[in-house]
Amino acid sequence: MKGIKFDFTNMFYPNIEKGIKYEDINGYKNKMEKIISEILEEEPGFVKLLKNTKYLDKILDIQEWIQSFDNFVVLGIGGSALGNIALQTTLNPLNYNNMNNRKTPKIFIVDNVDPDFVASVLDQIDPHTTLFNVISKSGTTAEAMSNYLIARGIIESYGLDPKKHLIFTTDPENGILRKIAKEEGIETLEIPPEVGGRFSVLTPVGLLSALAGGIDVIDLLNGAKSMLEKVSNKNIYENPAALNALLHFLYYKNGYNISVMMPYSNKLFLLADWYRQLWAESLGKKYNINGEVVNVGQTPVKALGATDQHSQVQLYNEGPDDKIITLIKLEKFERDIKIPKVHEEYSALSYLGGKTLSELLNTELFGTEYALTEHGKPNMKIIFPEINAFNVGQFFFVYEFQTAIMGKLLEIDAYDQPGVELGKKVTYALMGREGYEEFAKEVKEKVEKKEKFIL
Ligand SMILES: O=P(O)(O)OC[C@H]1O[C@H](O)[C@H](O)[C@@H](O)[C@@H]1O
Repeated sequence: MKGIKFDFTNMFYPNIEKGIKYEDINGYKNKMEKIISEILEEEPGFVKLLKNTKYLDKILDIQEWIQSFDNFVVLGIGGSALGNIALQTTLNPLNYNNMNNRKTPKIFIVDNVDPDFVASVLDQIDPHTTLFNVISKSGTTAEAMSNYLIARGIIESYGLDPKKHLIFTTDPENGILRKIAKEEGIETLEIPPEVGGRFSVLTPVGLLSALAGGIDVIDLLNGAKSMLEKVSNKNIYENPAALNALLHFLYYKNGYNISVMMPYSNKLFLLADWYRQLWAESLGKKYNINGEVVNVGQTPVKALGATDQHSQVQLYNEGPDDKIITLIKLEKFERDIKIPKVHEEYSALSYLGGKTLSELLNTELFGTEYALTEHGKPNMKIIFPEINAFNVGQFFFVYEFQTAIMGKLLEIDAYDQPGVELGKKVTYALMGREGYEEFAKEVKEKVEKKEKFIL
């Protein structure tokens, strides 16, 4: 069977002591059937986009142009960067780290306004041979916009034509980027308006830099489409998104407030970073759909195997019963390294000699899985037979769908993020944005009045 697999064995009783029972799941059969039907009927943007080839066609049209550059620099943050980073580190890691003899541009993703970080990227690129892809759904985000202004300033200071070194990815109608693009004729790709940032990896947001880096975007989308078929199954025991969402929900109700994602593969590690935004912003909500205060959410945490066995697993095994751990196993690594046999006097090391690193890593994964289960901690496993665009596309989509289901189970709106607004507003006010003068005053006064405690 092609694609990724889900192993839920250690989520269930009696395999783990405090495990969810099949009866618990059975009790939700009808409800889950209804939820799946509802989502398929509502067809949220991230589902709908798989049926529309226009976004893919558009980027394929400009493939030659974007690949003619030496450097491709994404300027975006949150949903306008995390999917891109996950794609590059997973499917194009050597290029992303600038280590290979490339035929495609080097990809940089600038998702912060840390001046040391931004400067270090700028140090590495020659503006003459660089294309900057400014990505912002809203076209207002301070980080993306300030980095855009910096890039633009550099382009202009070199006497280069902005049209030849900029491409925008933004809303089809709204936002300042769209306005600039219209006025100046800058090439611009559309983010479907009904697709929120954290669900947009399979739109031009993620696809363009993926294509620039030589990733098979068609296979990526094929993976997502095959997963759509799988998660459309109304039988919860055959639907990984539904079963996973329900298990997370039932554990959450029992006090399991944390969801750890722990890939045993450096290449797959930053999929967990993408997942963190998806799970956190979609499900962490103060109000439910009826306007009642509920303060729900499950904290997503990322960990790397085997590295974090030596940092986090003590807590996972013996700490509070508040975590569900999703291990990610890679069956076939692209490369492997054999551990040399040792001189017989070092008998304590002889068990390693002749084995491979992948064997060791996956045995460690098994060890963690076994230990977690013995300690009664719910854990599951996603298995990647290998890393390819199809499997990664499946991964993105199954989690998007699972998040939509979890949103329904929690009875919240999984597609908004009102909780991020206040911090943004303060930044606007204190950075002197027009219209925020009164608010700036209010903030300053409030802070001044505070009883200080600084050591
Ligand atoms: O794509 P943008 O509109 O620039 O948004 C980038 C990010 O900004 C916000 O803070 C939201 O919380 C994120 O969900 C979003 O992905």
